[in-house]
Amino acid sequence: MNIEIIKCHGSGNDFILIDEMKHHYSFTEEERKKLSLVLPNRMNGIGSDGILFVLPSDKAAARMRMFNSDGTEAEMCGNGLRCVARHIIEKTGSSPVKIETDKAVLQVAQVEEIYPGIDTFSVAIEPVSFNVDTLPMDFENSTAVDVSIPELSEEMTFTALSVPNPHIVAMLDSYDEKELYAIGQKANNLPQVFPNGVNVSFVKSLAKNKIFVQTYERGVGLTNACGTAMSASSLVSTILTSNDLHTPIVVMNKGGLVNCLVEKERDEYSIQLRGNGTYVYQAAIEVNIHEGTWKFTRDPVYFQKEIDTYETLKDYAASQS
Ligand SMILES: N[C@@H](CCC[C@H](N)C(=O)O)C(=O)O
Repeated sequence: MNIEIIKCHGSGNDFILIDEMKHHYSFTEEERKKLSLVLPNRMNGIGSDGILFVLPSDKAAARMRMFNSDGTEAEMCGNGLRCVARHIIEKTGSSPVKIETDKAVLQVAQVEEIYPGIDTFSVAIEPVSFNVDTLPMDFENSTAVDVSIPELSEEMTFTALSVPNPHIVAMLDSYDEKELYAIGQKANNLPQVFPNGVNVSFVKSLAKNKIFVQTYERGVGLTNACGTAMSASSLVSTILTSNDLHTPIVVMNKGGLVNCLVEKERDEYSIQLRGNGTYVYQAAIEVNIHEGTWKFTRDPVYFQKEIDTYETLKDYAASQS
């Protein structure tokens, strides 16, 4: 099977985007899972954190389905949605537009640059809930805000929320990446507490309305950045620290930076995630899904100018974190 791909990233969280609106590949569910195991593999695949399948929708301009590199499908992907937003905005020439995701139809738009020269996309992160049943998480109360989860850590406290994929967030003064990895693995091997797994984030306050977030992603492991996790962490930081609602929070990460605007109306939270949707290259590949093999049939054509511009943002982010 010959497939057209776009390699892209949001804050260094990288994806293979496959446009099924333009090309009618008619993948079966088994094939989507298999492709997500083969192509993202960093040893002998193309290498990415997952695949973004862009499909037609009868409710919106397009539909996004996101598969992690372990072949599981996620309810939502914030960094991926920015890449899909760019793709659909360029394709339709319209902004804002709506994109259907697993749990909601979400507004996306091209907005003011977060950094000079970086085309910036804003995506709605909704619905948001602190009810533990929405993760799901087995816990004694209906919410788990700044609580101890002894199976994960004796010292840290965590806040659980869905946006709408499941997250737990720990606010810390400092941490060791190995600890995040170990706790992330534990949390994703604890079906009695997190039957569907969970994304685990460690957050450091850098200044007022400025945080650093790193995430162990369910279905992937440690990534450069996770958009839904940075959104969830920004919200948690408005509850547990003095960060502001209705004001952009700058979120630094290993792959760059984004802004998150946390809004609250009555008792409902919503978040806008703003950041890059950078294309790395476009190519065509031949995949034998059943044998798990692939090769380029058209060599990658790199988007060198935007790759280089993104490096300037990344250097700036590294100097600030
Ligand atoms: N990296 C993504 C989230 C991808 C899904 C996540 N690993 C999950 O399984 O929930 C993002 O940018 O939000």
